Amino acid sequence: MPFPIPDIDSATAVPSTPVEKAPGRAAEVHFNASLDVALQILEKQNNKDDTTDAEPKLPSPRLATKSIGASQDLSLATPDDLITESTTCCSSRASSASLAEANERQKRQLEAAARDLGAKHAKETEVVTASCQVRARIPYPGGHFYLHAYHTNEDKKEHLAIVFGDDIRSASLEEPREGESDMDRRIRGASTGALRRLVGDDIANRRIHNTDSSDSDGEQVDDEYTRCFELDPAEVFAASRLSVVDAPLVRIHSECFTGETVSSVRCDCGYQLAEAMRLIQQEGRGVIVYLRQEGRGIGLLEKLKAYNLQDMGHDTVDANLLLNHPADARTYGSARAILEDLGISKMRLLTNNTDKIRQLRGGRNSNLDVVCHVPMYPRWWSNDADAAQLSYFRHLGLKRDVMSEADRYLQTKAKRMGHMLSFDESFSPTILAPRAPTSALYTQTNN
Ligand SMILES: Nc1nc2c(ncn2[C@@H]2O[C@H](COP(=O)(O)OP(=O)(O)OP(=O)(O)O)[C@@H](O)[C@H]2O)c(=O)[nH]1
Repeated sequence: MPFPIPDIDSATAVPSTPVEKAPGRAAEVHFNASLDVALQILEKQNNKDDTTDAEPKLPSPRLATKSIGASQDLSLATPDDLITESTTCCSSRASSASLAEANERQKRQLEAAARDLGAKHAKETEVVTASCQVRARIPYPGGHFYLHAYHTNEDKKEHLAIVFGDDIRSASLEEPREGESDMDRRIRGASTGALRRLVGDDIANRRIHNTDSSDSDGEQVDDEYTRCFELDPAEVFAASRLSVVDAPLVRIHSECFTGETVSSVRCDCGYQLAEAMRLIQQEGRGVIVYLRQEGRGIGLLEKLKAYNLQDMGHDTVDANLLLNHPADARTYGSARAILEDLGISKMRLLTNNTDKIRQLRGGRNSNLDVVCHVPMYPRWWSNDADAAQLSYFRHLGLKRDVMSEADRYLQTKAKRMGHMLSFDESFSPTILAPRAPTSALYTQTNN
């Protein structure tokens, strides 16, 4: 299967020369493109109105099935079908007064959709601030990372940053809170003691460093670019301290319950998250900003409706549009704010998504520099089975030696919460020997 070449302009591909930023323009282009879709639908409707003056007009876009006589064909209803079918269907059943009403309602829906897009545009240009509430170490089969939970002023969601590398620190987390003790700081994952001073100094240096480079001329960018691609990542990592962020790998990932938690293969989201973790862990440092933008921002409930529409033959974009949502409702203000808080000013972005690149490069007051994008290659398209094994199926290949912390957790659940797991008498937190349970499936999985 051919490798997909993302449909992006030359400025967004891995550049041979550094790329310039165009603040504000990206959001504008994106907004206009989305608005165009809504307006085209509206215009289509108006044209129909002109040609069939006495006839009834558009149905609600929610009526996404074809009507054939008395029966319904639940497949392949296109927006055109909706227009045609509704005309026929409505003309035989409804009075022109109620049809005019339906038509008016439809117009209002499209205007509302256009307003939504306007709101999205406004959101894209507003300044978002992010504050890290807590940071915790998470051991996993590849080592450990630090999960950062954020509040932003963009919405009420708890956005996350999955941070690889001990030296990437959140400035907002480190800020002192009034009346807090050292223990309070430790509980929320902020540094204490000698480390606190060291981290504080480095964050202060980072601010100076970032201010200095924000008005960097071409020569300086060129230099950064060369460093980013010519140095051995291990060398960069070894040399790096808190104030130095040399275009690490970054992924901005949107929540997908179906793909990530229950392993749906309708999408590649589960794979992409696992693969991004694998690639970043290989380099030793980098960040995945995990945004709670389920279903490209429309939420799980609406995404499930979209899946039902897809089962009727619509693609993922039309399904959203038929539900009166933009094809992609996401903005990236929170991601920008989180990366800035972590001191990431330059990055290589793991993505195939042009809109994401454009939005990250644009935006008011953005200091972010997406040096290049690194494609997310679907490994199952090649014969690189080992790599696929490492990422997509990693939860199925767990070995005892990386599971000691999970085993301790299981022991507590068995001891204190009545979970049906039994351990040898000689149990110790480091050397665990769970007895094989009776379930054949469980036993097989653990062998
Ligand atoms: N509405 C909708 N959302 C979907 C669908 N499939 C996946 N998603 C959501 O899409 C988001 C991921 O979007 P993608 O475009 O696949 O990936 P991306 O993260 O934007 O792009 P990349 O950076 O190239 O991976 C997640 O929030 C998923 O829940 C779908 O069919 N409909």
